[in-house]
Amino acid sequence: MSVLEEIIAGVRADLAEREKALPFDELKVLAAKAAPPRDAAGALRESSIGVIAEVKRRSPSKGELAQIADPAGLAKDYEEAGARVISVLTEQRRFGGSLADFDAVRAVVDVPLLRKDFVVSPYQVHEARAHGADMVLLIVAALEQNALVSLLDRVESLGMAALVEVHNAEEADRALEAGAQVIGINARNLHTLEVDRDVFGRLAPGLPFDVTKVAESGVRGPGDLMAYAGHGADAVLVGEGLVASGDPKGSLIKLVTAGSHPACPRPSR
Ligand SMILES: O=P(O)(O)OC[C@@H](O)[C@@H](O)c1c[nH]c2ccccc12
Repeated sequence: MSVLEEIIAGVRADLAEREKALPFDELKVLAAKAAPPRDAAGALRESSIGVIAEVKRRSPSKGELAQIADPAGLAKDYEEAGARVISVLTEQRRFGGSLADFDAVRAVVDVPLLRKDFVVSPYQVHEARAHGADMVLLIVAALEQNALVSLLDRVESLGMAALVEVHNAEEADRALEAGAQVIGINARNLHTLEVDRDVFGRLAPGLPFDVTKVAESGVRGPGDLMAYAGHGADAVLVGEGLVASGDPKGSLIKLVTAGSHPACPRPSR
């Protein structure tokens, strides 16, 4: 089993437990009652490159990244530092995240929130909405094409946006065919877990100009953000570079400041 398959097997097992505790029909009612979604896609389409700041405790490649005793406090710092969107990992086994983390963050910030998980079932989409998510990650490599299409439709029918993650040209074609409006190009190969920061520069020019382009993973500081901006990124998604820096708020302020500096290339729409 690849790392991705292993993670998804765990996700499915945990999902089965939650489905037992709360039937899908009841969950749908909760999702319908949630406060209306915020415009996450719009927040990523401003005139300067934006930052999606991630609440990330651990990762399969690096293990423990940071002790995050207070995810809400961290998210508040992110919001004050100028994050356009905040991403909260909810996968438990490998990333140490949870829906409890998501709820804690939702309770204290107003910026749009991305539920970052391995979404393979409609249940998880309604669950995201019920917890106040505005955006949901869909990983092309984890989904058959018909599942990708139907999950994307479901995310949008609930008024949320989908961040559709790709790693190569074939996946990018599948994302476009499914109708993705926001595409995340992940520099981390999900099979080898290695980061190749050149993937964005290779794939982004092949995407339609009106698709919102997010560079994911491996942003260590302003230099990497500027490089991604030079290749037309609308936003960067940053986890480790913030949480493991010792000063997440200060590190994010540096990124946001670099992104709005006149010398930083603007999104190419
Ligand atoms: O910590 P980094 O290198 O800044 O990466 C953040 C983000 O891209 C990464 O957490 C990520 C991208 N796609 C994912 C899918 C599932 C879990 C995590 C991810």
